[in-house]
Amino acid sequence: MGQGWDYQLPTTWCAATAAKCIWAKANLAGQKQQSFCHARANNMKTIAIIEDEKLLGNELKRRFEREGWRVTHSPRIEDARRLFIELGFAPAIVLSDMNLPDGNGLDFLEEARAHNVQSEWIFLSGYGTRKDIERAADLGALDFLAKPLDFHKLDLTIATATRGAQARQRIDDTTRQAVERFSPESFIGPSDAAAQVRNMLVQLGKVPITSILIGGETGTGKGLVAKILHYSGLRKDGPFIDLNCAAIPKDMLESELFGHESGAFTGAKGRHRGLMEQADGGTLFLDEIGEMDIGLQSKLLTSIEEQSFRRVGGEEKISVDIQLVAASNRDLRAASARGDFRLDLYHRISVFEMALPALRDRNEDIAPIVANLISEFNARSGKQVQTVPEPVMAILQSYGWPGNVRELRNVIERSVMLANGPELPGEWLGISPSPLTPGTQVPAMTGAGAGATTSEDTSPITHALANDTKTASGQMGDAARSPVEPAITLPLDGSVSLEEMEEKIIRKALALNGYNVMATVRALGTTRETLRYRIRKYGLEDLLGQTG
Ligand SMILES: Nc1ncnc2c1ncn2[C@@H]1O[C@H](COP(=O)(O)OP(=O)(O)OP(=O)(O)O)[C@@H](O)[C@H]1O
Repeated sequence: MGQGWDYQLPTTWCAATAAKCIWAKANLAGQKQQSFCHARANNMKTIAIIEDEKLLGNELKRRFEREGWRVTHSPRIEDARRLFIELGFAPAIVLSDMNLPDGNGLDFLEEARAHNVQSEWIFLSGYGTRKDIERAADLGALDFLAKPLDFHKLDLTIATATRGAQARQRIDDTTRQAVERFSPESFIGPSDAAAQVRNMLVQLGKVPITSILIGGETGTGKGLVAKILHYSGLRKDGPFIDLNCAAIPKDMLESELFGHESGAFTGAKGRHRGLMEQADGGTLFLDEIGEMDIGLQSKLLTSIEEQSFRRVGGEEKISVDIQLVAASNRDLRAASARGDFRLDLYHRISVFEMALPALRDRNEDIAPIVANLISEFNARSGKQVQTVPEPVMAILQSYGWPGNVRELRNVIERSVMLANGPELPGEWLGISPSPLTPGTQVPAMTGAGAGATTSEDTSPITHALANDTKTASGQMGDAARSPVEPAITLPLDGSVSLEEMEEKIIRKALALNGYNVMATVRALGTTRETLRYRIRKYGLEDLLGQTG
């Protein structure tokens, strides 16, 4: 029996590609496998039985095969070891006896886990001590079923295991896609500055880092770099959790980050796991960290240093293992010098610091980024844009891009969506060819649909906004006297992206409210933090100097 372990593979399964792969490899006794892509890819309805009791093993095998499972049956650990570890077979579910002729099932589970075998593991045992059960649970086994088997209970456990395996498969697939998508190469650009960013990302991907600070203007790719750091680094199999500190009201940020216990504050109904806890084993990306309240900064510092924290209203210390990636488009060193940001936190998070270059400082990157964006939007829209005419590229390359790659992305998206042939049309760019400095107001868009108001505008958005702004101006005495037309037209024909709409709304609302931030906050029904963040995001700070 010990020699011909491959006889265990059932004939029904041998016809399948996955089994052929294993079968072929099995006959190359002792040779290391090259690839088990098929076995790994087709494992959703696969079950491995490790059971030396012949009658029970055969009965289980027949039962699962009748239900369409692909089944392997190994009477000894040695056989299972070959399948799982040497041949890289990863079944969805393992049904294993505890006491096998050549060893203990628990020891084998431990060995398999060390080789990254993630199958749902169910033990079958005539007897199991409390210690065994605890060890099985620690090793991530799903259940412990007593012999003689209750088949109804077995079916229920298999159903649970299947759901667990499917969920794990979905996570694995998503992670695999993200790992492919967010490699250092996805930070595009042949410029030296972009190459330096990629080199740094490659280096950082090889070492365990606890914290890193990414700087750079809005739209330069800080979010992209955070994902690359996670998905090309040592923690890629852990969670990636992100939080924009400017988008959450200050009084909610603490509980969002650290979680809370039931009744910790009015409205805290149940226990809430914060983002810190959710990021355990992975990366926590804190965007716009400069917007965090100074009091909360101190709690964050302690939690990073101690890798532990308490939920709001909680006593228990919760330990976590987190890599912190922080980003800000403010100069945090200067903010620390002014006392607006904690210096000790700045030092802690800037162990590694990356400053992303503005797009206008790396003109040679524009063409390849445009090419990449065109192929992305071609694929999405079914358009076939193949070339960018010289005059169009000249405009793209001479513009100042205050919103950096994000702004370029929006411009290309709009142009591809409205293209009618193989050339990228120039009429929808909506940008001035003259270089702009950051914060300079981008000229109004030109062309149909770019903010042109028609007398017969039936867009529900137009009317809704017109009504809102009228109400707002009714509340604000100054705004009511504003010469600014209290309505805005937003074409819904794809010519204006959602972000551009948002920018237009904010511009208009600021103008209507005499460039008063609090009045605009009330008119838009938002928070000061959110509005301030968006003003910076769209480079509208200069507008605040104006008077109504
Ligand atoms: N070098 C690059 N190559 C390809 N795409 C890029 C590059 N830099 C940025 N992008 C893309 O530009 C868009 C904006 O980038 P991202 O959101 O990461 O900017 P950000 O610096 O985080 O902006 P903000 O400060 O406003 O949050 C994203 O779609 C991102 O994938």
